[in-house]
Amino acid sequence: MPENTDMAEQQSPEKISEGSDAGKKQKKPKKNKGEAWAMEGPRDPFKLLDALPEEKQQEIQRALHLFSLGQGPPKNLQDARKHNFRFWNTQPVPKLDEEVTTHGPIQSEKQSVREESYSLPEGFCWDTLDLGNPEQLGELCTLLNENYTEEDDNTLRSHYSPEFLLWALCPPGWQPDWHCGVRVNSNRKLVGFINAIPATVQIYDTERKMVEVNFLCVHKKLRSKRVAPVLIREISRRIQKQGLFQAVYSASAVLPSPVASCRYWHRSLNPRKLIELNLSSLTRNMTLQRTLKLNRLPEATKTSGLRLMALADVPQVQTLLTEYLRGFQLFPILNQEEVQHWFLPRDGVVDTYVVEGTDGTITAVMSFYTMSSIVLNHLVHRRLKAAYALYAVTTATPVQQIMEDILIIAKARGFDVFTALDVLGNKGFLEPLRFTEGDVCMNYYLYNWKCPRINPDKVGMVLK
Ligand SMILES: CCCCCCCCCCCCCC(=O)SCCNC(=O)CCNC(=O)[C@H](O)C(C)(C)COP(=O)(O)OP(=O)(O)OC[C@H]1O[C@@H](n2cnc3c(N)ncnc32)[C@H](O)[C@@H]1OP(=O)(O)O
Repeated sequence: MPENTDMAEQQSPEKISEGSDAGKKQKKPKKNKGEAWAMEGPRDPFKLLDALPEEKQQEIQRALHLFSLGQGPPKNLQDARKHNFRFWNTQPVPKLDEEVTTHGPIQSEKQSVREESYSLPEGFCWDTLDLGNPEQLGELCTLLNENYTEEDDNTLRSHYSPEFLLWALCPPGWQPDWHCGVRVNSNRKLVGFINAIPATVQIYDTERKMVEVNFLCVHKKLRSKRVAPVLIREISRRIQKQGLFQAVYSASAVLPSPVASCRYWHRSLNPRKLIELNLSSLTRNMTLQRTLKLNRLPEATKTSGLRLMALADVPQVQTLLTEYLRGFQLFPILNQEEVQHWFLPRDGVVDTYVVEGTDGTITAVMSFYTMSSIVLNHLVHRRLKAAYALYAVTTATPVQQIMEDILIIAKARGFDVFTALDVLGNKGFLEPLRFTEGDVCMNYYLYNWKCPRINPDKVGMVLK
């Protein structure tokens, strides 16, 4: 990245910490607001609310949540068109609404890379996390669980386990330097994080070594202070130091500029619970009984030879996957070590089923990962267990039949909902198997790469 572009957004620490307090006169300007809350210790709003009656708690939480909603990045194209992308306009990404017809890098890859880390607001410092250290891994779980995702109506909070994070953040070739954290100087509290993992990705006809960037997170009390752009610049610097100049990432936010915009679809496995949690509702003319009946799945699976993937299946799974993915315009190229990492079942993290023919040939593979959530403010339910589809490839059995079997298995294993994007060949089973379209969009982005937009059914990649 050229120095001059960096400097266009790179602010002095004073300017960054000014962010949220713009216009306010401070009598003691020396004390950074972020540092002040950090020294007092976290004031967990949920704990403070505990003393109030349940009804009041819910009312206040709804209000607090609504108050925080307007502040994030745009969620749709219309809002994005009106938004001033102070940071993203300085980055090598296509402009919104730019019609791209060419393929290739946006910025020269021969620029010198800055040696020193970017400056953080006063009172904060960089810390590369050592995820092999259970204490640091635990700190990351806490940061993400308390700050990473929350439904817009404040009903659910994602629950990342240490095992899940080790799977997602430490695939073959992972770099310690790319587990990039931000801590409060005074008490070492972890308040920010961003991560990259290596990936070989094919975009149309070009194969590139690049990274997948994920888990960008800033503590709720440090929001809107321009810490995210500093995290993104710093991870970019660390990646470019390793000679990589492209990245793939996804976000529900609409930023300049999605290479593909996909949608989540959901299949109720436990409709009663989802209705009780207000995550799905009874459509017109539908009673609870009819909904339960409509979503009922057969008792037993149909496909013979369907079983959990084992280590010995890795070579065949890799071949099957590689051949299948070639038909898409954006897809990962996975070697055997990577297939083993991403697909071999890990309890509570990732499940992969294969179909083995009578001659020992693997003719199908279907994988999904587990995302648990904590249910907030509900008297009965405490947890929600969701399965997220990764890849489904089949050469003999129809995909709809394999997926129905997978739904049966997932239900039997206590999953409440099965979620899939409308990418890959998923359109072939979503509607027939009673998935319904969700309202969350998942936008895919490429950093420092221009190419024409890709339709969801030509996207051959699922980011965790
Ligand atoms: C060669 C290598 C390159 C490697 C880098 C490749 C790029 C990687 C890019 C990262 C891929 C991440 C993939 C994932 O992990 S997507 C998941 C993102 N994380 C969350 O949604 C968790 C909950 N939210 C938060 O923790 C914060 O709200 C975050 C950290 C998201 C923003 O913090 P905050 O709310 O306190 O804001 P700010 O004042 O510091 O900064 C405001 C600026 O940040 C832009 N913003 C907001 N949200 C996102 C977003 N999701 N991707 C990219 N940019 C985002 C925003 O438009 C604005 O820029 P501009 O509008 O002025 O231009």
